[in-house]
Amino acid sequence: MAMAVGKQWTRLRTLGRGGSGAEVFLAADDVSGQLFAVKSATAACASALKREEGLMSCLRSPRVVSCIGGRDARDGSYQLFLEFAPGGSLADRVASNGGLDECAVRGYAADVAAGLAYVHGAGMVHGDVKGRNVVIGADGRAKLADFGCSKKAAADGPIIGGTPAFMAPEVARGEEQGPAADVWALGCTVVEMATGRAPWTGMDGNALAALHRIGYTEAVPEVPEWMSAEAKDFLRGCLIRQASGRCTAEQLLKHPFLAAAVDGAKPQAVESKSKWVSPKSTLDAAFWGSESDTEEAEHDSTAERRIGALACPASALPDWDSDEGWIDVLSAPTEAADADAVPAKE
Ligand SMILES: Nc1ncnc2c1ncn2[C@@H]1O[C@H](COP(=O)(O)OP(=O)(O)OP(=O)(O)O)[C@@H](O)[C@H]1O
Repeated sequence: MAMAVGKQWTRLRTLGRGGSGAEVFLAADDVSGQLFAVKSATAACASALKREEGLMSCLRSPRVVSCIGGRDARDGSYQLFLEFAPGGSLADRVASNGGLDECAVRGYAADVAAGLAYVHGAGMVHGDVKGRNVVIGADGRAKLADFGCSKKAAADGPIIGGTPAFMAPEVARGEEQGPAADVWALGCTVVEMATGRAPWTGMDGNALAALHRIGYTEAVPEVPEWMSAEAKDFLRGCLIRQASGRCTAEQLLKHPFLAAAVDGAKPQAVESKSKWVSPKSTLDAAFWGSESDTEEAEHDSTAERRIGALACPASALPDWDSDEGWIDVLSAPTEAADADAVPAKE
């Protein structure tokens, strides 16, 4: 998608609000009428958004939301301009259906795996894969969004982030967060799509206990009984507790569960396409409504300490039953990304 955002544009409506405090809204360029999404953060959080822009601007893939640019706004906030995904988040899609059938799960999982294979091939880790951070494009296919927890895979220094219910064991222990952690989170996202809920929902809101379980026991997220043997085998490849034994995203693309979708048989994507209008201009945008016209397991103490540091204050514990309240944890920012984009394989 080659577009540039001009000086004058109009805010149309709110698309989402993230746990990081950023607001995402739909906007239209006043001259070209092109629609785009704006992720806006207050001056205090601007550096995190600029870092996200630096990392995203290296990426060019149909399976990753494109970054169009960014700028300081007059009110001191920072605004990141993104390709608009009219289908909203995968989490919303899952919530509105109370879970998806296996055919739909397969199609979206193939898109997310392709996005991850691309991102990992570009030397990066997404760091916060979950339904809320996957958006649906105009063609009904999924794209990775929200690179706020991303990092260069080879970056020095500890950077552990993400959403507790989707954390891999090594991340829950605060040890490392490489591409394999994204693959675990992909498995968790498949469980989320199939069940309509984040994994580990049986833990009754006790995030510390759940993080302990993820990090220090042999437990893996529960897989719905009704899923096919192929799907269960796919999930086994994602949810291997030992990071080094887990399948890579590239390997998963060849797994029979995804292979049919990768080869082009994507019934859900076709069906999805007919479910919404994909506005391309300000005129079409009337469809979306306008809200503003202005611009702009070992119970040892090390485990407890690590988990405590990851899980934040007890007062900030997430609502275990809903993805809504999950806290995002991000530590130690790394250096800005290279300016050169990594070519997409697709
Ligand atoms: N490009 C986009 N097109 C359409 N909707 C989007 C787009 N980007 C984000 N959204 C919507 O805004 C929501 C929040 O966006 P995003 O995840 O980037 O913010 P965040 O503050 O980093 O969130 P969190 O920290 O909770 O993961 C998404 O869940 C999605 O519903």
